[in-house]
Amino acid sequence: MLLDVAGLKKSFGSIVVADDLDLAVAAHEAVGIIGPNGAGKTSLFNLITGDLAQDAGAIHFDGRDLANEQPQRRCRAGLGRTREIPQPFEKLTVFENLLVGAVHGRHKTEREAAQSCGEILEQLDLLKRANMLAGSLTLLERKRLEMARALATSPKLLLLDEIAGGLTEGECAELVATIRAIRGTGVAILWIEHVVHALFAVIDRLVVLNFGRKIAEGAPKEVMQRSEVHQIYIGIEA
Ligand SMILES: Nc1ncnc2c1ncn2[C@@H]1O[C@H](COP(=O)(O)OP(=O)(O)OP(=O)(O)O)[C@@H](O)[C@H]1O
Repeated sequence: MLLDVAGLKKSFGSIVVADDLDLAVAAHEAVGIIGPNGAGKTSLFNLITGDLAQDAGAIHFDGRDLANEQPQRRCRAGLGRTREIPQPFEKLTVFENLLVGAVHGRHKTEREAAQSCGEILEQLDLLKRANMLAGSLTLLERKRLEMARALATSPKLLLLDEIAGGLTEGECAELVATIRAIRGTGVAILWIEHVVHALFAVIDRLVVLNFGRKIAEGAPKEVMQRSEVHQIYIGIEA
């Protein structure tokens, strides 16, 4: 397995965000995560990337035990992530934003970084925006930039956190096409998303979290039909 999370535990006082959680993602696989607000989805990403320290359990990535690895070393090991609210350097250009990721996230030379960043901008349809300030982008472009910055660190696994939220149907379809293309290059994907139809257009497997617990896992459509999942998702599009 590329990512192997076993017996993960994390609480904030009485709030349990990871309750003996097991989760695995194989190389090249695309796995979706859904769950109600507060289920612990973003906390799980923070635990995987090292932004949060676990109380117990183990996280292995690409054969490495991440227990004592700082977030930057986890990034260099091949863990890329996007955040629910895009956080670009607003006063840098789109291109400069990527360079920062490539140079600091991956220790590339500026020359190597410049070439790969150009390719990523093209792949994410941002080349025409390369010299614009990140702060001037539309929401869809900001989401694309968020993915581009993560890709600039050459991830083996890309963690996407609610990347489709707030987009129009047409924009969402464009984003899905882009994520499928990224996956086509061999990058594994772990994607938290409330926009279920977007998720289902990409993923192989679905995991459902509630109160930090995994309550269901398996083939996406089959999982959505289980009564315990249905109960949680009444009122949310399937
Ligand atoms: N640093 C923290 N300190 C205290 N409580 C926290 C912290 N981070 C998250 N929480 C709490 O943990 C719970 C889970 O939060 P988390 O953001 O992981 O949920 P989520 O499933 O991603 O929710 P959403 O779908 O709304 O993004 C929430 O009740 C949240 O308030």
